[in-house]
Amino acid sequence: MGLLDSFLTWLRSLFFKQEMELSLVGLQNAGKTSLLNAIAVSGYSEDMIPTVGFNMRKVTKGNVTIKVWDLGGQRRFRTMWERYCRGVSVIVYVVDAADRDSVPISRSELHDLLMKPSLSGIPLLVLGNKIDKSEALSKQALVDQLGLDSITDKEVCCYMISCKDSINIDVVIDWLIKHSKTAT
Ligand SMILES: Nc1nc2c(ncn2[C@@H]2O[C@H](COP(=O)(O)OP(=O)(O)OP(=O)(O)O)[C@@H](O)[C@H]2O)c(=O)[nH]1
Ligand SMILES: [Mg+2]
Repeated sequence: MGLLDSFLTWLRSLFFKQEMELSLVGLQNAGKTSLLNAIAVSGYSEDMIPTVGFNMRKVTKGNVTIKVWDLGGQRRFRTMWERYCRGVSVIVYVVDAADRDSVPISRSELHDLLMKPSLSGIPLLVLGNKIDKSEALSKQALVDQLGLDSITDKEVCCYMISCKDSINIDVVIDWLIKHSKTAT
């Protein structure tokens, strides 16, 4: 891209809407739909219905429109994950950091997904959710147990969040906005 092109892209980004598409993946009960609610309406509910298949929702933050694919985490839906992750700007992988027994399964599902050639190079945001619970793992423990250091073919970032207490949701939104692209 020439200097003029870069300059025009930058100028466009100042005035025009940005857009992005992302997929929320992770095991059942991790808090994916809760995260979507926290981002979209700053809402939280204990009474969640497990996602059957997937939901799609568009969320606007500032001048960025985010199309979110919220995927079901139960085993029977996991084979769909790859299809809905292809071509997205970022993949958001949600983990219940307080459910220590589920972390090894979460790790193997994450690495199975990332092995797919169609997803190489897509930035990954890993979120350790439910840090309002005392039994939640620390960030370092989660990074280690998920084997995130072994992922070297893409940008990887990890934050610890609570959808319930709205901890670090703003940091997640900032990260997402930084990874949006200008609509053409
Ligand atoms: N304590 C606590 N509970 C949470 C938090 N986030 C979500 N939950 C609860 O976890 C349960 C599952 O949340 P969901 O958002 O439905 O999880 P999901 O990942 O969408 O699950 P599937 O759709 O089945 O894949 C619900 O009872 C939520 O209220 C959190 O930050 N803290
Ligand atoms: Mg759900």
